[in-house]
Amino acid sequence: MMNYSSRPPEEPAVHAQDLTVVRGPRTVLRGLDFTVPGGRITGLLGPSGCGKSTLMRAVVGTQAKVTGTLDVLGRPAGHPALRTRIGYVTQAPSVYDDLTVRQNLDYFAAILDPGRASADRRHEKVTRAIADVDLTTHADALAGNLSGGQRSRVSLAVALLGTPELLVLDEPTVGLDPVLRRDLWNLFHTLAAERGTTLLISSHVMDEAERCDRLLLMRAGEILADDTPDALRARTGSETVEAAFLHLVDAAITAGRTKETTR
Ligand SMILES: Nc1ncnc2c1ncn2[C@@H]1O[C@H](COP(=O)(O)OP(=O)(O)OP(=O)(O)O)[C@@H](O)[C@H]1O
Repeated sequence: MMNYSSRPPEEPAVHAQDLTVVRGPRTVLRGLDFTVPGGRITGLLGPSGCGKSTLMRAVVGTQAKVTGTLDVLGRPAGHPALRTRIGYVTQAPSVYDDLTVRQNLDYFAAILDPGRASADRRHEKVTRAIADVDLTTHADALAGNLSGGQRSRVSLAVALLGTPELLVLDEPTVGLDPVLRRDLWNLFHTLAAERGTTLLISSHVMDEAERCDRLLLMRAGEILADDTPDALRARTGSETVEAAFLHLVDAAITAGRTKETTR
């Protein structure tokens, strides 16, 4: 088994303390404390609008008005040295419709690793990334003729090109059929186990939570739980992570009401 990560495994890949983000007139993330362990899959789960994408944007350094501490791979989030070490796939696939799958990847590979001397290495990386996302049979198809799920896999392949240490994926399985979802989750586990990649993956599908090593459960800009799926189920006496999440939401609502009445 190969480990491409240069950090010691015990060091968290992401460490946040009192992380706060303001977007427009609203405080979207409120004083969050959490860690994302290195070389593992951490799921970021919570209802639509709770702040998952905002948290991911803060981690990859594209979010304005971030306060508190946010360290990523041992550097402050957004540090220029992190650019080549992080892969980020947004919800909207960023591919060129008038290029084939392979041409899209060739283009991004040439930006990452330019020059004639690295042509063979680029070809190898592109072929591997296309195979990783199971698009080998579509390598010569125009991206504009692919389905939504296939286009988002092209985006994922682009993110894999640089062998990132941290992969941040915003709802990567939306719109995929169950077989593809399973295959992608297998790929995520292989990346963590064999390449030492840290993955932070958002979803609002609770059954995907069961596939993660660790979970950050969010609601309304706050973190309700930062734990393993097993520990969450055990401490809430629930059979599923979904039931555990609902238990924690009810507890948070009750605590909020108690706070209001004792003011
Ligand atoms: N550009 C913006 N200006 C102001 N508020 C914003 C902006 N973008 C998002 N928001 C608000 O920030 C909050 C968090 O949004 P975010 O996209 O992070 O949520 P999310 O959990 O990723 O949602 P989804 O699962 O639907 O993608 C939402 O209430 C949203 O209305």
